[in-house]
Order: sequence, then structure tokens, then C-alpha cells
Amino acid sequence: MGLLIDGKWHDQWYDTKATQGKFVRSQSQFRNWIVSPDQFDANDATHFPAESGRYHLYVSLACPWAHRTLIFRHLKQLEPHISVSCVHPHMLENGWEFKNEQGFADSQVPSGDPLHDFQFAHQLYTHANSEYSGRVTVPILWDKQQHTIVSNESADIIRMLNSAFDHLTGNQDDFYPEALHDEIHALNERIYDTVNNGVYKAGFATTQAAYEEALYPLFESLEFLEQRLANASYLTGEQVTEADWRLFTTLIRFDAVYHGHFKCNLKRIVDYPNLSTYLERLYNTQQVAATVNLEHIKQHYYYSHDTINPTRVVPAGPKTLFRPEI
Ligand SMILES: N[C@@H](CCC(=O)N[C@@H](CS)C(=O)NCC(=O)O)C(=O)O
Repeated sequence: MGLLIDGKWHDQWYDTKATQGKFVRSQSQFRNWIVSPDQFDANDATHFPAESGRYHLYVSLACPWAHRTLIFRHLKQLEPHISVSCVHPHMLENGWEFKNEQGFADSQVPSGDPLHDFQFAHQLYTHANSEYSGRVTVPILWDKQQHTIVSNESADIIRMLNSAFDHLTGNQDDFYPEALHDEIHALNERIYDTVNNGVYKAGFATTQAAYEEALYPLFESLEFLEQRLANASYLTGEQVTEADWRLFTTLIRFDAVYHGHFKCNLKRIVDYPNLSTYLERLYNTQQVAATVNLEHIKQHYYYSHDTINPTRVVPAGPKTLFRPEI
């Protein structure tokens, strides 16, 4: 675990001393956009054209932020147009590594860096910007033509994938419909702060106060979502949107990892009937299940964060992520 400073790798854990034990997530720095041909402006340096075969997505199958982008690539039928590969689940002194290990092979996503054969993800960042300072995170959306990072922000990447390539795929499914923008933004804001990032704030807290400051709002939000799903299949009603997929990748990791490893243990997702049914509904949507690799998920968190779990023992359970039939 570490970061780049002026293009040089430094192995260091998150510093929470200056923030009273609180984990503060840093902003993603590559914020360009792939845009559809009708909106593409060649004079805008942040615009990248939506072309088949031009882009590569680097993900971690363990990471909930990267998982969102993998789901959108699948739902929008972008597999033939955007190539993908994954890092090894263990993120240690060199950060994310590209390493083939038979035991961690995934049936859908190859591991490694097929474009440069780099050993570490930080080499992609310095290849894009030799002076880069900051964290080396996944997902990374890479442009094979300009040899650079288009974006390392999952929230932006799923918006691009939602519509920019529609002319190539013919897939018009819209997970960010105009009429629901306000509702989606409000949901995203609360869910990002208290749930998606909330579990990390609880898990990486180094003081009791910082932990509790994240924990209670997290469970208030889960209660709020449980109520909201009492009479609706999805967060905004009967249409599945990006707000659901953004929540999904946290919920699917919750009982297996966040409940134990991040101490988010007031309740499990299986203890919420509506949330649990909802989670299973999303999991069973259009083979999204194939994007979930529980082995990578558990190995990553329990093995990589040795300040939290120094023995690196990975728990065997839970036996099921869904509510047993009653
Ligand atoms: N805001 C980013 C966050 C991505 C992120 O933090 N990814 C984690 C993996 S779950 C990571 O790569 N962490 C490495 C680090 O912080 O050094 C996004 O949503 O894309």
C-alpha cells in the first residue's frame, strides 16, 4: 500500500494523524471523458472519441468502485469494444500488482497488463504522467492511442459507458435517465457518503470516535434504504438506475467483508428483508453474478490490510450472501 510522489513510489499506509483518526478519501485526478460522435469536440482536450477497440479497462475484482465499471461494461454489451484485465487481489508494498496466479484465475476477466506487461499499476500512472503525485487506484480507463489514462473515477466512467458507445452497440438501455437526475443525484450523495465510502470510513478509522462517526450514519442509511425498498423493486421505483448499481457493489461485499473486517456489525444485509431481496434481484440480473468474484473480494481485504488483520487469516464464511428461503 502506498502512493506516488513526483513519479516515485513510496510504501506508506493512509495517514490519519492529521484528521483525528478519520480516513479521508482523496479525489481522483484523471477526469477526461469519452464522448459519443455527436457530442465530440476535437478542440476540447478532455474529450476522447468513443471508438471500438481503443480503450482498456484495468480493474480489481475485489474493488467496489472498479466493480461498478465492470458491471456497466457488461450491461451495455461493451465486451467486444473495451478490453479488460484485472490486478492480483493482494495489494501489498507495491500497491496493485499485475501477476498471474492460477489459484486466482477468474472465468471472465484475465489478469495482468496485456498492453505493456507492466508489473505494477503505478507504472501505468507514471507512463501517463511521469510526475504524478497521488494514490494509485483502480479502476483505470486507458487510451491505447494516446497512451494515457482517460479517467480513474468510477462515477464518471459508468456515465460514459452508459451512453457514449450506444452508436456502436445499439444498446439504448439508460441507467441515468434525464427525468430521474435529481433523484439519482440525491441518492448517490447520501449513499456515497454514508454507505459506499461509509464502510471505508468505519473500517480505516484509527480512533473510536472516528469509527462511530461513520458507523451510525451507515446503519441509519441502511434503515432508510430498507424502508424505501418496501414498495419498490429499485431505489427510484421500477426502473433500475446507476444508483442501484452503485449501491449493489457495496451490498454484495457487506456480509462477507465489511461486517467483520471493517467492523460494520450492527446488522448484516441478510437481516434486512427488503435489502436482501433487492440484492439478490440485482445479482440475478443479466448475469451480473458472473462479475462477482468473492474469492478476490475476501482475499483482497483480509490479506492486504495488515494493520487491520495482521495474521492475514481469511475467514471461511459466510455460507450465503442471501436470505434463506422461509
Ligand atoms: N473515487 C475512486 C476510488 C477508487 C479507489 O479508491 N479504489 C481503491 C480500491 S477499492 C484503490 O485502488 N485503492 C488504492 C489506494 O488507495 O492506494 C473511484 O470511485 O474510482
